[in-house]
Amino acid sequence: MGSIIEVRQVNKAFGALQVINNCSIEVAKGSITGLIGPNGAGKSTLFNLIAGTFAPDTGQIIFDGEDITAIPSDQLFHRGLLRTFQIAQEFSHMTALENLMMVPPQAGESLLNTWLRPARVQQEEAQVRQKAMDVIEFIGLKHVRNELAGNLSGGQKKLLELGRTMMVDARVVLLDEIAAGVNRTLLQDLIRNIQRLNQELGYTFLVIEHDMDMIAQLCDPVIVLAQGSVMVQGTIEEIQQNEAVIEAYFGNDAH
Ligand SMILES: Nc1ncnc2c1ncn2[C@@H]1O[C@H](COP(=O)(O)OP(=O)(O)OP(=O)(O)O)[C@@H](O)[C@H]1O
Repeated sequence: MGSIIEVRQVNKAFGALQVINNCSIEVAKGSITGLIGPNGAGKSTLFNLIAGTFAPDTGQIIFDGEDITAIPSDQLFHRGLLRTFQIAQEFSHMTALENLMMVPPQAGESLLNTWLRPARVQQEEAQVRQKAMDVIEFIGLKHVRNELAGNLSGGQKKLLELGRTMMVDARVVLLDEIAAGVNRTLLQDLIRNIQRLNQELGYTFLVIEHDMDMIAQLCDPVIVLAQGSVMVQGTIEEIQQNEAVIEAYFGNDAH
């Protein structure tokens, strides 16, 4: 299986703090790869570098064979490389279905187009609505489609965030601690949906997660980041038995 994401010898410092330290990782196409590590290891920073929120100081980031180093996140989004975002304040006053419909359309939309061809726009809007309906059904939120997003439970909001990635036909999705604050039942729905997106639609996932149950259920391989570089990579069983990981990750708690 080839790599869809390659991080090659990337460095990133914030002032004097070297947060990402000559880091290289590969994410195999079609995998659900876990990214774990102690607090402050640089996991979120690495996500921000891959997703184009920050540019690395040195090194390269490759997406499906193309150099995407420092390409801004909105452009990557339209190429199908995206991260989930929490439902923002302003979107919490819209319904679940409207939230899906608000995802920026794929390339080709322009104001001039909208003005010149209203019939076409109407048709496109109908298509977007239909797609949003399909997505909301897929993620199991059809029964709350007309609820305001702000009134959904924590887990339902996460499902909706995942649903938004389907509106743009994502290829790689970065999930940053999606299990946080989600109850156990909805967590299983979330895990099942991630697996379905992976198996049925071919999504690749890179998952930052502190919830080890979720990592164990979902991810293979798992990459352990410590002090901004890869400490070890392997199956969850290999990681859990690795002495250096136990020391770095769990510290004295493991003994
Ligand atoms: N924009 C920034 N400016 C300055 N320092 C930053 C910035 N973003 C992150 N850092 C610092 O970089 C280090 C790594 O942070 P990062 O959030 O990437 O770690 P993490 O592994 O995701 O941690 P956690 O598991 O606690 O979320 C921390 O010391 C953090 O304070």
